[in-house]
Amino acid sequence: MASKITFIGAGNMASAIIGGLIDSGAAPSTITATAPHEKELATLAKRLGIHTTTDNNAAVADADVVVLAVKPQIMRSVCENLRDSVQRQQPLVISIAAGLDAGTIDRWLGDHNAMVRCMPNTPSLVGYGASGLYANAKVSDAQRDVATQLMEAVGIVEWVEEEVLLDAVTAVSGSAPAYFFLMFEAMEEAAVKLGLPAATARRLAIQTALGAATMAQQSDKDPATLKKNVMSPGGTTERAIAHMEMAQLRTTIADAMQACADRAQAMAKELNGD
Ligand SMILES: NC(=O)C1=CN([C@@H]2O[C@H](COP(=O)(O)OP(=O)(O)OC[C@H]3O[C@@H](n4cnc5c(N)ncnc54)[C@H](O)[C@@H]3O)[C@@H](O)[C@H]2O)C=CC1
Ligand SMILES: O=C(O)[C@@H]1CCC=N1
Repeated sequence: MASKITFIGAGNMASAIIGGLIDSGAAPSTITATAPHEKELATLAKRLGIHTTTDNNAAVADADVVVLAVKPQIMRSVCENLRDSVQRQQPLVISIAAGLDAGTIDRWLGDHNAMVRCMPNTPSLVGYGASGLYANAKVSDAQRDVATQLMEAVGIVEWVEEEVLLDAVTAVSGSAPAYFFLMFEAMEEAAVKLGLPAATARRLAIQTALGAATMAQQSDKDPATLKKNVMSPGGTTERAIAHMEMAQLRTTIADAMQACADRAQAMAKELNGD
């Protein structure tokens, strides 16, 4: 994609997207990232060959797309400081912050901006990202396409037409890599108790997740059927799954995802006010 893209913030999520973009063929010279300290930027510039600067306003001055990738708690001060540059340049603004309404960010940036809210996830770094996107009324079809192309460079994209649904996206994909990492931790610990070396257990668990995900993605069978196909009657898997069901694993997952979405709502209330 030829657009000039500026990332305000160069942390975990921004560097995951930038790394994925470059791997997918984006020219490093079209990408700029900012952060308050040279040290963080120098590492990124060296690793990825992109432009970097500690001056947010300079980075926005010739950008077609500005990705806001700072923590939600500092978004207001960052946006208010960028207001004049954004109003002058009129880029497509994409916020990846959890729990901050497009309308609030638009207001902090001086109103009338073309705003996309995006909920990405860190597997964007390896091209397996999953992003939910929402556009405000100022976003043109061409800008929607730009946002789609940007995030499809690092994974899959799903648009939602109601902004509140981004909280559900946060629960099912934004935060969800951590759920699977927890599963890997737990499986490794349990396998070590069963006698396997930790490294062997980790390798087997991760490969199994990769295999299961790939099968689920490629198969025309639903996950329940794929699960049933592993469960020989009276066999080992049946016993393991029965234990998980008895321990209310589904309820735990539903409650955790509800807590995640609730937290996004609460952050919105805490941070969106005047
Ligand atoms: N980490 C994740 O898995 C996900 C994070 N997000 C969202 O992405 C955003 C960033 O999160 P992370 O990358 O995890 O945080 P992080 O703490 O790794 O990165 C924040 C970046 O902002 C920079 N920064 C701080 N003050 C700044 C300023 N005044 N101007 C420019 N840059 C400044 C920091 O130096 C750092 O590079 C958050 O809003 C979060 O809600 C969304 C989806 C997933
Ligand atoms: O935990 C968080 O708040 C961010 C948003 C989604 C993933 N990480």
